[in-house]
Amino acid sequence: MADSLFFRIKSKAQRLVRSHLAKSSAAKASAAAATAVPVVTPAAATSAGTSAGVVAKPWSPPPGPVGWPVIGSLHLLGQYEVPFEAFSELSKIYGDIFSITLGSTPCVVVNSFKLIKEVLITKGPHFGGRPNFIRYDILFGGDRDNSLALCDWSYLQRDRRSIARHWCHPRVDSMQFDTLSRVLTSESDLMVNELSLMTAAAAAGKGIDLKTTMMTMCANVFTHYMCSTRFDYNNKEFGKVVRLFDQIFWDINQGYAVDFLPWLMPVYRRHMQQLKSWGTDIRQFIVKTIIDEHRSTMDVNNPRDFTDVLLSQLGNEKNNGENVQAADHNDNEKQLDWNHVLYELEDFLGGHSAIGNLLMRAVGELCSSPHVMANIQEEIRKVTCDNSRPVVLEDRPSMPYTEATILETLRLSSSPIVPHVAMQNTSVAGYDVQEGTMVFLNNYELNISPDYWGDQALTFDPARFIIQGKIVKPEYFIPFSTGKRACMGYRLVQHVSFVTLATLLQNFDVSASEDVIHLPKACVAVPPDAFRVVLTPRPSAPASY
Ligand code: HEM
Repeated sequence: MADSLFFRIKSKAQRLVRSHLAKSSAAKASAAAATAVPVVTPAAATSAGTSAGVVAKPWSPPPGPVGWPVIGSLHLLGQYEVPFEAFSELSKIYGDIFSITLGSTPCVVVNSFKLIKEVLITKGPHFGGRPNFIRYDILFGGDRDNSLALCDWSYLQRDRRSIARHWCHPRVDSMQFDTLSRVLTSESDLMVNELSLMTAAAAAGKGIDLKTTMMTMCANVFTHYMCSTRFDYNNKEFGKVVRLFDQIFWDINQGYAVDFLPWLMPVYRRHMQQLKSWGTDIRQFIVKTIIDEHRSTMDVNNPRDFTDVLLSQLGNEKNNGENVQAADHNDNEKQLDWNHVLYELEDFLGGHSAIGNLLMRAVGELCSSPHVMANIQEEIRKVTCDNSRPVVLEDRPSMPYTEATILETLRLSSSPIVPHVAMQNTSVAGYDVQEGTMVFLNNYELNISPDYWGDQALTFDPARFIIQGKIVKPEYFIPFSTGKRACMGYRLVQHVSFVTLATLLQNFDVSASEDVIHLPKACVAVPPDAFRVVLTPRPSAPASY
């Protein structure tokens, strides 16, 4: 989901930073104090945790570059295509953990698997916060705590996660799994029909807009599975909402200087207004087409789907966050207010964007690795008795190569783990980390470093995940993170992407319609107006189901 963050200083913002630096020498002096890596005196350290009368251990933060006034070390990151490359380079100088100040925000970057585990697991409760970016508030109705992925940890968050568990992690013998399987079969069939029409209408060798169709398919899987509702491919309103979700997903995967330099906000005013209206339009659509209908027909004791389950948690309409906190010690008394229900549904429905984008990346990789596509198609042929039937969700365990292709796409796309924030004074690797410090977990290093993956680390090779015909994932491969804030949608990602990719390749060969397909580094998202793809129908594909 929802799941990453970068900051490239855009040129307009860069100019503003420069002029701000040039103009304001007074600001420089005061900002210098604000941007320096926190140096806490022994006296402050005493108040931060040691008992009176005991000689305080000197505060000892991780080493790191000294930031400039106002911008801190943002300029170091601007030199690379993605900031995680800068983090990997800086780790060669400062080690597996280092401090860096971005704007005036104290940050720590953790580079090795051992230390990433310390942050996410051993000290998970200390690092349950999220960055306080204004952009996040704007996206989520003025309060980022409305969002499951961008809120700080709380009992409410624990409850929201637990309510969704059965739907996000459907067990093989559960009603949810059966529903998902059925939905995937029917939605992938409809996608193939749609793509066949588009391909027939396209001039020979010309690419089609695969992304829009695949995003619509994924969105329908989610609304069908979670809300028992689906929308036609020619439904313009739905098409617009799918596009808005995708634009938000792309935006959330970008980073902006304003995240760390909030005084740049005037430059971004129009963009922020746009983000706000995108979110509002999506929520209005969800209320109008899904929630209103569910509320008028639901039976609280007999929920039909995830939407009913969420609505059945709705307490008194006047219920607010405080009630939820008060009820949190009794698991039977979870109660959500209207906003919690609406935003939780929006968050989960929005998960389709992450999957659609991941699938586009997989297709992009396959266009330049036709032998991988041929291997998948051979696996499909064997499992479906010479393509005499469509691929179904239940085939997943018998198709390790297809599964491995998705893992390899996840590895190379290397979606960054959303930064965590220390919610208390704590330590990592013996270094002190102050409450409020933002922590970047460099899983880009874990995903592409030859130290972990050997000389061919940058080659797209699904076979690296297969040993003796079985999927084997190294423990340092954590595309969905780990610990109490790990991704809630990872099983849905595995299930939905498996059936969609296999169905696509059972029915079509994919190839590029342009010379070079550019897949952004360290980011699952591809731009909303993505590369076009040539689909060639396969003669051996099964008839429509
Ligand atoms: C390509 C697909 C996806 C990738 C690579 C991905 C990855 C991630 C990562 C790295 C995190 C941050 C974990 C952390 O901070 O430690 C995350 C959080 C989250 N993801 Fe995903 N995700 C994907 C798809 C989904 C989908 C489909 C859903 C929902 C259906 C989803 C729901 C969430 C939620 C709710 C969180 C926040 C959990 C929390 O903070 O408590 N994700 N995801």
